[in-house]
Amino acid sequence: MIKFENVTKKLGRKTVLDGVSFEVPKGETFVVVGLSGAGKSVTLKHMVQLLVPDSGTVRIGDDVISSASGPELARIRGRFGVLFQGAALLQWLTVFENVALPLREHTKMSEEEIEKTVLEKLSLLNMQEAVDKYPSDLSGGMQKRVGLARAIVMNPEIILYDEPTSGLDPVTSRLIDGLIENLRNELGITSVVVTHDLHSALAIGTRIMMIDGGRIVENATPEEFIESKNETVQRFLESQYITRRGEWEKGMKNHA
Ligand SMILES: Nc1ncnc2c1ncn2[C@@H]1O[C@H](COP(=O)(O)OP(=O)(O)OP(=O)(O)O)[C@@H](O)[C@H]1O
Repeated sequence: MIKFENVTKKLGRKTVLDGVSFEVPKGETFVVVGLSGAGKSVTLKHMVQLLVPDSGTVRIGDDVISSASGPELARIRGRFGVLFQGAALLQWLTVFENVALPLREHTKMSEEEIEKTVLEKLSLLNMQEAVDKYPSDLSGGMQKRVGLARAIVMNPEIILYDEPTSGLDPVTSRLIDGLIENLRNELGITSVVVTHDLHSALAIGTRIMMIDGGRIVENATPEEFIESKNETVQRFLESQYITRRGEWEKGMKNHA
């Protein structure tokens, strides 16, 4: 579905991605982890051509997004929903209007169809009650849910999340994790999630990729990831108090 082939990107004097190759198969929840400045967001930005590689290719299915332009680029971007950090809701629009915005901008749907679609997405995220509220009346977690409703309103094949749980309390974070899982289970959506939160990564990821200094140091299933022999991975796990497989499994049972 998403394929990076030897992608290199320099920003300023720094080589931020250094020959990165990986694939995200359809229907997976692919989680990208790493320390601050590792290159996670830069990787995500290449998927929708907010950045163009200096060398290498980024493919989305049969489309090559890294060299696309004009209407072709718009069409490929239309395959995505994005929930980026700071992709804030418009404060002067209600929840309904925020979620309706992509439909008004990119489709010729009637008012009736827009209303039906927006309410359907909001109820999927359990936010139908907030339809007439303004973003400032909502908690951070509720705002993320509205952002997620907006990200899925055009029925994307792929959703990109940049730090979906940052700034949220642990309970709300797990709620967002559950929503990401539901989207995969119910709609078969492919997700790429950038996060610092390893608990979240282990809970929702079907694969976890760790980047360090613009290179991939691990790309594995959650089970393999916590058993990784890579020292950088082990240090990262230990920094979040995940040191043994047993502890993680115990944690998972508590969430179930
Ligand atoms: N537009 C830019 N111009 C110059 N340098 C940039 C630009 N965007 C990112 N960088 C640099 O590239 C590196 C990787 O940035 P990136 O945002 O991908 O990190 P990250 O892994 O997402 O980190 P964080 O967890 O802090 O968000 C950083 O050193 C950053 O300073």
